Amino acid sequence: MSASRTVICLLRNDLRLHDNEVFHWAQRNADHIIPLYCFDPRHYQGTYHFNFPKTGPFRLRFLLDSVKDLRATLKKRGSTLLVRQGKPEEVVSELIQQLGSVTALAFHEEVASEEKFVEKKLKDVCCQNKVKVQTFWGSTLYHRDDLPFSHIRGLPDVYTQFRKAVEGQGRVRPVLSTPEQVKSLPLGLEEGPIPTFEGLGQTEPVDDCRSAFPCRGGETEALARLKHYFWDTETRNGMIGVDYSTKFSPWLALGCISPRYIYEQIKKYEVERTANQSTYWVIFELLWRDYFKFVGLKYRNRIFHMNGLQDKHVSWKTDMTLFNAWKEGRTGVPFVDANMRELALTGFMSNRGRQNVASFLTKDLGLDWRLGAEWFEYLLVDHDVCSNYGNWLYSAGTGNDPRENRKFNMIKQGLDYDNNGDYVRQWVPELRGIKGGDVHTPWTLSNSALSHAQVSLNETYPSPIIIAPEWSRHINNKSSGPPGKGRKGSSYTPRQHKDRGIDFYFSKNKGF
Ligand SMILES: Cc1cc2nc3c(=O)[nH]c(=O)nc-3n(C[C@H](O)[C@H](O)[C@H](O)COP(=O)(O)OP(=O)(O)OC[C@H]3O[C@@H](n4cnc5c(N)ncnc54)[C@H](O)[C@@H]3O)c2cc1C
Ligand SMILES: Nc1ncnc2c1ncn2[C@@H]1O[C@H](COP(=O)(O)OP(=O)(O)OP(=O)(O)O)[C@@H](O)[C@H]1O
Repeated sequence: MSASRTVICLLRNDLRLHDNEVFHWAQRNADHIIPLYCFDPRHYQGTYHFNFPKTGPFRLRFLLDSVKDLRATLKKRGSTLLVRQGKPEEVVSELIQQLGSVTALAFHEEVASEEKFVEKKLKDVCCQNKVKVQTFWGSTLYHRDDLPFSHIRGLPDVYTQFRKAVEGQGRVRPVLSTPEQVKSLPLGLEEGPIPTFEGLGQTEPVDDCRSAFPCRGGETEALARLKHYFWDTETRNGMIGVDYSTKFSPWLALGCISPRYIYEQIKKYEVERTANQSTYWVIFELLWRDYFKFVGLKYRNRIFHMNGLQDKHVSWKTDMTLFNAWKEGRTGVPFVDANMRELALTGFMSNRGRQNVASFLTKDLGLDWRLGAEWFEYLLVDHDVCSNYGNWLYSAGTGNDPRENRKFNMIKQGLDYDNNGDYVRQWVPELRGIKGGDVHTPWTLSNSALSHAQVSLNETYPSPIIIAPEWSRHINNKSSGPPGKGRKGSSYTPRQHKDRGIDFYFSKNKGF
């Protein structure tokens, strides 16, 4: 009789059972499966340049939930999730020693150099112990091997070209089946405790009832959110509340939900209900996510470099007084401050907000974009290395933006997307007494209006640290246009592509 085959399935940013090729492969090639998750101490140190905590409390809570949920799911299917605190390469090495015989290690590949470094170490350990290494690509909608370019070097530097190429010539692979029962663990393994906040040197965050992302981590919650968003709800507009956008990003970042599964559900919705621009919209956005991952594959560490993909030399500042005002939401520009406070208090910020605060940091304050990227890396519940750095590069004008010097006008943006000022008042309570859109420009109000609103500039709320010249166009004419529309339903317009900073609109209208 041949010896039993044991496969370690190392889970990383793929904390799900559905559409997971690691499990799918192991089910076919093992007698025993060891699902393993490692809390890698390197993830709880400082960010690279500015030493902010690398994983903040919101993402940690989401991760702990996701790990607990995967363990519970696996238990229902005859297995469990081994959890260890330690470097994956060391944990895997210990497991191999402990078990005496492991046939293979399977995991999903990542993109960035820190993760690649771990992969290299894992391969070394397996090579020394004659353990096979089986890797997969599984984080994107379109598989890396199905891209219509002969080499990743051929990836276009403009999103629209990428999108058209994959939509025209690519294919989305079908979702892999979910195992009813997962092959059992070998005997004698401790499943290991799931660490606590304290054990990882952190404090559990306090819930904020204003949060636009009050959701918990894990595959179960992700699938429930998808069902709710597609099948049970009509999307609302604006920047307040949970349903103005899908909110899939935190689950996608940890792999609790598969983009192919989302795609499959969209196609089902289109058949059973209706196909419209809103359903396409979600695919369009998922393709941005794909794009930034492939940009990461193409440009490797250049996505982290100050001069970006274009090696563009900009004399970025690192003035910490300006940066601190930005990060703490006390720049005196209410739309920026509201967004930055939302991020600090909830770990989430809308895409609209992210584009604006990034533009403000880089274009208005002239600060090093990596300050912003690392601050986001710390706080975002949905931090995804390629999406975060790719979007920051884009905002800083050193990435994949085909337009030169795109700069957002904070006042116009505030009035377009928070016309009545409700969003600002929600997050900047000092300004609650100011009615309507005036809340975007408190410094332009008369002393009597300010005193009536109980606002004292520089005492209860700061004067703006900067006033960009182009803002004046919108200060005396506060009704700059209709408020931004939601993305579901018939209110969709091409303008929304522009709103998202997406070159689709320009490609159609401005000749890019
Ligand atoms: C400076 C900056 C930093 C960002 N950092 C991150 C990050 O770390 N992680 C992250 O997932 N997204 C990031 N984004 C993209 C975007 O803001 C979020 O994906 C989106 O706000 C998440 O909300 P949602 O899931 O409701 O998105 P929806 O609008 O409902 O979109 C559906 C999905 O498409 C993907 N998506 C949408 N827009 C983008 C985009 N511009 N780039 C990449 N993917 C996109 C996301 O996976 C998202 O969940 C960043 C954007 C900016 C401008
Ligand atoms: N998963 C990740 N998350 C965040 N940053 C990452 C990740 N993987 C790699 N990096 C970043 O990649 C960079 C390492 O690349 P590289 O060695 O080319 O830069 P460097 O030479 O160290 O840069 P510098 O000259 O600015 O110090 C670092 O900025 C590191 O933080």
